[in-house]
Amino acid sequence: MVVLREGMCPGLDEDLVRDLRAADIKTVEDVVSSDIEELAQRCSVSYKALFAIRRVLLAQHTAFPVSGADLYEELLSSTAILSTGNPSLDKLLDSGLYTGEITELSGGPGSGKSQVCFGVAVHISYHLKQSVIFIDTTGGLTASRLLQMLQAETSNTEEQMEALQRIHIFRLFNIFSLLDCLYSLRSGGLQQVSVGGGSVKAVIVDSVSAVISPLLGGKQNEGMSLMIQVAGVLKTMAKDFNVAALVTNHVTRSGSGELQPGLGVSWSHIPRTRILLERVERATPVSHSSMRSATLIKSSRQPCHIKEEFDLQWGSRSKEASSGKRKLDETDSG
Ligand SMILES: Nc1ncnc2c1ncn2[C@@H]1O[C@H](COP(=O)(O)OP(=O)(O)OP(=O)(O)O)[C@@H](O)[C@H]1O
Repeated sequence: MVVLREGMCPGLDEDLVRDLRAADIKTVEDVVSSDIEELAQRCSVSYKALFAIRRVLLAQHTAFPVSGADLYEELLSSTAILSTGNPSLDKLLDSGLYTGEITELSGGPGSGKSQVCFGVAVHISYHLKQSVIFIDTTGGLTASRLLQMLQAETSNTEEQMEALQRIHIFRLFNIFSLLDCLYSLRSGGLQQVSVGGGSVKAVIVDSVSAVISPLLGGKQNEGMSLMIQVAGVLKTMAKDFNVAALVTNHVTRSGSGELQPGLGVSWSHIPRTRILLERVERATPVSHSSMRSATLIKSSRQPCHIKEEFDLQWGSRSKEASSGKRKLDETDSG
């Protein structure tokens, strides 16, 4: 409920606010729902002036309904699907990462979360020619690994350098720096990064749990509130700037011994899609040490618990990606 104040809009001066109060009109809602003609007579003000005030108050303080059709059209025009470059993950994600949404990769140590994130960054920068923000909170990102992945895609050093230029890396190791970084990206930093390169299409945070989980549990209430702030700024950034947010999370074991993503129930509502990565244990473990399984554990598009296997080795993954069907129409991503 917004209380009427002098100067809220042109024409709403001290005298009029007093007269309206005397007529029991104290809030914006009161003005909007009153009979303007009758109110104009009671307050001895012109109908035209009161009508103009009501129109401005309506524009500034109320939500306008939009039709479902308009909303759907806006969604179609603003949403892009970014292939991860990994056909197995694209299959689980129903073609790739959706802009405007948060997607989560969870898994235990060594399950390949970071390797997958590097691969996604390389694919978006090299194949889609778009910029990526990579927020590294574990210190796991190295330029040499990115270059190694790019070398598997192209032998042209100029193209490799151009792709590296489009990956913007922030290294930070606590939640306050993460929040600072996300707020500054949301308040204009994303557009600045886009200048000179492709527009930013993805923000990757590897790992979000590394900076949040130390603050949860025990008697610390602050941790939960900071986690919700991270979630809020990531969500609004994804929506307002039409970027895909990809975050990584650690895992815990449930009471029945099942692996589940960390950060608890409150966080579980934040990502729209969640994928669990695990090592594939085989009879000949050495030759298959880079095999991973990905299980869809939350999705609004696909049935949950579908599972795909893939190889973390980037060279073989690249060949697989280039020979397989491309799910992303690259021209759509701009
Ligand atoms: N250069 C490389 N080429 C191929 N595979 C690699 C390379 N470096 C690491 N790996 C594979 O990736 C695995 C580690 O994956 P990654 O660091 O992505 O795990 P993670 O899930 O991020 O783990 P953590 O939670 O501990 O950070 C290694 O066990 C190895 O199998």
